[in-house]
Amino acid sequence: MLHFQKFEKRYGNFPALKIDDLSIQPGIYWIKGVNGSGKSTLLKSIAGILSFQGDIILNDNISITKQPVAYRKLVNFAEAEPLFPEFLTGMEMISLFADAKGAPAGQAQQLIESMYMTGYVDRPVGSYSSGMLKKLSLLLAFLGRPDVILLDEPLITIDVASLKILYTWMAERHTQQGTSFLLTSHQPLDHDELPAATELLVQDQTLNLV
Ligand SMILES: Nc1ncnc2c1ncn2[C@@H]1O[C@H](COP(=O)(O)OP(=O)(O)OP(=O)(O)O)[C@@H](O)[C@H]1O
Repeated sequence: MLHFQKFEKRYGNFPALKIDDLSIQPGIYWIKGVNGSGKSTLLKSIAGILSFQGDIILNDNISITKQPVAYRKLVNFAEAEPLFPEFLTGMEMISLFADAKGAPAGQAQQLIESMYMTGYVDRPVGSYSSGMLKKLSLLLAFLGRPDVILLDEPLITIDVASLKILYTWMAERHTQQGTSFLLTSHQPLDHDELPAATELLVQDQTLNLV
């Protein structure tokens, strides 16, 4: 699914993360690591938000450096602490992302209703609570037909009922479309709700299969 080739991310002189040669097969992955170990750096790099040395190849032939448009269409990302332009409504954000990701007709509406967001989706994002913002960012990550969905700390901020819905979305996408997930969490995952997740550990400035 993802192949890291001589990957290296530095912040100035600080070597944050180095992955020489590693392949990750399709699946659901729980990325663990202490604060500051590099989990967000890893997800932002895979999402194409951060620049880095080396390359990341999706599905054996789509390079993030050589085919960035095709790559980004297939890799979606929800940030740990999302920030959106405050003057846009949730619906305007959803329409933008649905367009960019080639979402099938009706998909956005189905997700809005499923996450019980109908009541506020037409309000400006600046008026949202942190949980409402988080749900919007999670919904955006499910638009289109990505091969990989990256979720940075998806369990924080959202209430128990919404978390259950998120687990259902993940299980459905994984079983019906073979979508892979990489998610970070300091909290344990609920294995009753989620298909088995393989653990990955970010430690000593690199990524290890546990
Ligand atoms: N923009 C930046 N400039 C400089 N250093 C950074 C920057 N972003 C992250 N770092 C450093 O890179 C390292 C990894 O940070 P990162 O945010 O990826 O860790 P994390 O594992 O996600 O942490 P947490 O569990 O606390 O969210 C840390 O040492 C951090 O200080």
